[in-house]
Amino acid sequence: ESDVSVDALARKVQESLSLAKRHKFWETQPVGQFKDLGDSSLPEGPIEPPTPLSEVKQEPYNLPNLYEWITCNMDSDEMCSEVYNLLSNNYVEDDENMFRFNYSKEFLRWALRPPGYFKSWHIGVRAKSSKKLVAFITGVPARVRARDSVVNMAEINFLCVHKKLRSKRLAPVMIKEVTRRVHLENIWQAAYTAGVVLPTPISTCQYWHRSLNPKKLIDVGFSRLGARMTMSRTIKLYKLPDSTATPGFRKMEPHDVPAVTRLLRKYLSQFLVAPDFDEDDVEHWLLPKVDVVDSYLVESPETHEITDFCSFYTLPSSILGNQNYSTLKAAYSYYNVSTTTPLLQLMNDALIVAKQKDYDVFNALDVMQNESFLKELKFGPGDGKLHYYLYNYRINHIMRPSELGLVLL
Ligand SMILES: CCCCCCCCCCCCCC(=O)SCCNC(=O)CCNC(=O)[C@H](O)C(C)(C)COP(=O)(O)OP(=O)(O)OC[C@H]1O[C@@H](n2cnc3c(N)ncnc32)[C@H](O)[C@@H]1OP(=O)(O)O
Ligand SMILES: CNCCCN(C)c1ncc(F)c(N2CC(C(=O)NCc3cnc4ccccn34)C2)n1
Repeated sequence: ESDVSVDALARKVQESLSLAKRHKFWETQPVGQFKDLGDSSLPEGPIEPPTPLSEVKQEPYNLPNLYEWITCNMDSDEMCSEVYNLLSNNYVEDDENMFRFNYSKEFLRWALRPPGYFKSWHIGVRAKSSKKLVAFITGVPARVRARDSVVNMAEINFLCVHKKLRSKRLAPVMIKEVTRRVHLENIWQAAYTAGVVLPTPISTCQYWHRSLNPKKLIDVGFSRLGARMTMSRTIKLYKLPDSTATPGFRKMEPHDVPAVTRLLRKYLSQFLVAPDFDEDDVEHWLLPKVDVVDSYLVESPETHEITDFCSFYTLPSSILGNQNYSTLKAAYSYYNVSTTTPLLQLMNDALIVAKQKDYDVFNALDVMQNESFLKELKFGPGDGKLHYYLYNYRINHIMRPSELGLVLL
């Protein structure tokens, strides 16, 4: 327990240092600034007004001489492979560099081509000589409700600079270029998440992990054997039934889209920030896709009404430097709605299905009503915090995770 408090203390120091830190780029941006924290006289909503489209910078920002912008056409298998390889070798790692996210090609195609997407928002940087992709940043359009206002936003993700090009202030150029291209489509707000503290989070969420394959997780260093626990006792602790418990629990199918949309819209209306999904969005984001996204619902055997819904996305991690395993198969809780089946039972069925599909771990953020099941279903708190941000939109209230209804990939 003592080392947990030391870790927690170290993180607190780190976070307060980051509040003191100079943010030479972020101080120039229309985002909540640390110095404004607590100044509730500032009005909620857009920080800067839109610019007339004729005044938006028409040409791309300057890159260092050896590099050039490219628009990444994710329909092209070759380009998609280049993006996959850049991320697979250079994207987010944990603090101890034991794992690195390994988003699959199919996942990237899904994540980057939702209804109304813009190819021009899939931005790469190539080295002119080697033609190698060395940096990437993306945006996808999303309608996001903040309190009572539905705002057309860009969801920004997959910001990545090759390890060999770090700390050269390339990230601010990537961010300014994606901002410029979003502005050209007359969109002035954005939503994004990051594991790092920047000016200024609207909420800070905690990751929780539910072991499904505890032996592998301990072997690769993701988890540690609990004090006074043996391996066989640990395996027994996390054992799950072979089949789900809820009558009428089944995979979501195309004909369920209208009912799931109604259920989800009603459920998400209770949160301060949440997506404003329509049927096209639900069809794209929630219809099952093998090894990308899984969705289940409860159809009442008596009334055939759809009463509950749960979903998770597939995001494996490369295991860096373990002899026996190269990949950690992880499921991430996505959107869940319970109106009849207790959320605890619904999520236990999600765990059972994930175990049946050979996932090693089931991750969940403490957003929405997730706190109500995390401890009871034997999730443990992770070391990763996820900070949520809005660009050019002030919310005068640091939101509790339970007020957040938005999950980014
Ligand atoms: C209206 C439309 C608006 C659209 C845009 C909305 C904003 C979108 C914002 C992006 C949302 C991304 C969402 C995701 O994808 S979060 C995932 C981010 N990716 C990774 O963590 C992958 C591994 N790391 C890397 O590839 C690099 O370290 C990156 C590229 C992250 C930074 O490269 P590098 O390490 O070589 O640094 P630099 O010298 O170039 O630049 C240093 C400056 O960059 C600021 N920095 C560092 N990390 C991040 C970060 N994760 N978000 C925003 N800013 C970040 C940093 O505070 C400093 O600025 P300041 O502190 O001095 O001011
Ligand atoms: C910009 N999109 C945000 C979502 C990206 N996502 C999923 C993410 N962002 C920050 C995190 F802190 C995080 N965590 C999941 C928890 C976890 O599993 N930690 C151990 C671990 C296993 N593999 C990796 C790879 C990278 C980092 C930690 N890893 C922590 N997830």
